[in-house]
Amino acid sequence: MIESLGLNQSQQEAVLYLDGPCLVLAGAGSGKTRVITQKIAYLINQCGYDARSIVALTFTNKAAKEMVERISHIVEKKNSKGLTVCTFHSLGVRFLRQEAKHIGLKDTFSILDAHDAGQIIQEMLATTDRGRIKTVQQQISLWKNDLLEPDDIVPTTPDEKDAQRVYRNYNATLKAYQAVDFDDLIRLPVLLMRENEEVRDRWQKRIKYLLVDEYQDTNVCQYEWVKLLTGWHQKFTAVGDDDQAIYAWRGATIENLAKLTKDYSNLKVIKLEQNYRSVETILNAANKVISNNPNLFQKTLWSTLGKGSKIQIISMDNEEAEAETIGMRISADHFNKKAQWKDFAVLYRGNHQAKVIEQAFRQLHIPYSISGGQSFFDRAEIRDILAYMRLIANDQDDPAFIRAVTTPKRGVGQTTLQQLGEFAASNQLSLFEAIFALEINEVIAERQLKPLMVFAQFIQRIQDRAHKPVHQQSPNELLDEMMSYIRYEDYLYDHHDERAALSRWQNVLDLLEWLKRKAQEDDMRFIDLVQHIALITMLERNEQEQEQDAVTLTTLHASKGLEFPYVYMVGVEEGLLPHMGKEDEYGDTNKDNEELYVQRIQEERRLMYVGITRAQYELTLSWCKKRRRAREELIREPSRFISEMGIDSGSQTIQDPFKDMSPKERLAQLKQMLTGG
Ligand SMILES: Nc1ncnc2c1ncn2[C@@H]1O[C@H](COP(=O)(O)OP(=O)(O)OP(=O)(O)O)[C@@H](O)[C@H]1O
Ligand SMILES: [Mg+2]
Repeated sequence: MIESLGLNQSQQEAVLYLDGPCLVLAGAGSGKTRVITQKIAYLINQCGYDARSIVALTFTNKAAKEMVERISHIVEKKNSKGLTVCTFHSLGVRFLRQEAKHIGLKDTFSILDAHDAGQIIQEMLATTDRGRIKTVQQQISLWKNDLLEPDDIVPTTPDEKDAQRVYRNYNATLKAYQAVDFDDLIRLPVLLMRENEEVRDRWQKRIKYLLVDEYQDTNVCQYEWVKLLTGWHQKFTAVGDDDQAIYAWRGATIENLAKLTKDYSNLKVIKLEQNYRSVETILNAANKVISNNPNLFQKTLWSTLGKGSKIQIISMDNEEAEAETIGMRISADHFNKKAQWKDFAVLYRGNHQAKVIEQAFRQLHIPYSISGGQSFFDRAEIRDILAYMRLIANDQDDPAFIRAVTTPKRGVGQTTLQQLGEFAASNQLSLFEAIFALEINEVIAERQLKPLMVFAQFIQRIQDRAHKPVHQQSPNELLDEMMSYIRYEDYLYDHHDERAALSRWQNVLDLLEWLKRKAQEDDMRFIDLVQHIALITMLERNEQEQEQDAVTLTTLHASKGLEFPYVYMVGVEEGLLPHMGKEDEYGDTNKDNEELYVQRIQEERRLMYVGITRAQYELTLSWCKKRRRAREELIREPSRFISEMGIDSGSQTIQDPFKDMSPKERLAQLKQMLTGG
């Protein structure tokens, strides 16, 4: 029966091993994720595990979705009912919703995104200095991920002392808002499980087997949670690759891999060496690049997919030429190779690189989808509508209240809001509750109070029905009712020119359509939708989830775990990949901190390794001799990683075919080539 699973010897061993904790440590494309899906099938099909007792954790919603898809082919639907495959953060939401009362939260708590959290911190710091706000916010996040509470911190600088003070107040404020931030989604479950035996016991009994993908990118908090969830039975399998650790900047630590071997003396470590994804040239290039990094565990990857064609390196004059050339090549390959659009991916270091590629693709009529980027959910119009939804789900959410009550303005002035805020604070009420307090009349005059009251009553009307099960109350109906009250379209046209209003309104319509579909497909109540969105906004913004035949444009970070027949990596040049700030390129600031600099380059190298190993058959890298940054035009050099790949052995360099042409001429040339003229 095992042969039919399509696994090699070591993979089988990993799947069959159930006597204790198991760690699969292996390079890219060696079938780690496959081990996870097959192990789930094995547990259910052969060992009689109830799917409800199995939990698999992935890094992104997209990866979770893919895993569910793979499992659906190997486990009968009726047997996979109740299986949990999700991200750490999604599991955190489920956990907190169920256990909220133990930590003084209602199950309708709001999940604040980085933007809202930043706003709270801004108020506490009483500054508009973006850099300062960001530094403090990141510091708090790192502390949370390291499981350090305000009392645990011993500040060594005045700045740290200040951050510690903000950290304390920030936590208190979140609690008052009945809100949590992203880091809390894992931190709070850990804190609760540590101190509450009953909760700990219940979850340890519930989860009979735990599987974790991309283990190298877990942080201290996640490590601790896995440990608590699996408790005494220690039934878990973690898979990872230290060479693909790319989230140190978010508190992830590959020491977790080493720590496992220390914490679990009975840990079974299995290595996989065959790569099933990439042809030899690609694999060899990846191996060469990563051999420049020190590593925790020695690995050798080989493949039997044949040598494959040469890796191509294209040097371009500037980023427009880069985008157009790549668009043109993809178009040509799409026809010549009879490939589908979705067989192609364009990977880049930073989201800002996407725009010029998008423009070129639009002109060339190439369908594309952007994932992992900044976006849709960050737009003002989307955040406006979501503020209403958040407030309906949780009327303690003061940030949502303020946004909703002032967008559109309903005759509620700044002074009134201030009075309301002071009253609420001194009576320990939320802004929403304060409106209904008896003594509010003494603070706010009748005429000013009226619009507030009308607003609050509307929220209440919907609120009463938002918790009802879907068969009693359709969330779609509530959404419609909410929208007709807001009159958001009118608001847009009052505040923007026609084109802007139209495009914003279209975004809102897209959001509503997506929400309604989601509600229907997954049987979600209105309040479930609100928490669901918060999660999406966190990891994969803009992931619209439709299966479509389109070229994938994505950051290197978000490409983790994915594979594509044809991969283009753009901007493979010094300064961009490895990414460097201005000070690194021109100053000597890093001399003081050489160790840190070396670590950063190593992380960038792992990012390069992740990028190269996404490719199955063909890989093309491009770099530009000149690139604009802000208003400057910078002269660039090819990335050191290109030479580390060993250029001469199996790769070929091509010059910009449109050199010396104006953008207009280039486009004309492109069109001609495409239409075969
Ligand atoms: N034993 C096998 N036989 C045939 N194909 C396999 C086998 N194991 C894995 N594959 C295929 O190889 C490809 C890579 O597998 P998978 O995505 O599981 O690798 P991975 O180790 O998780 O990679 P990454 O480190 O990039 O996440 C997939 O297309 C998978 O279906
Ligand atoms: Mg994988």
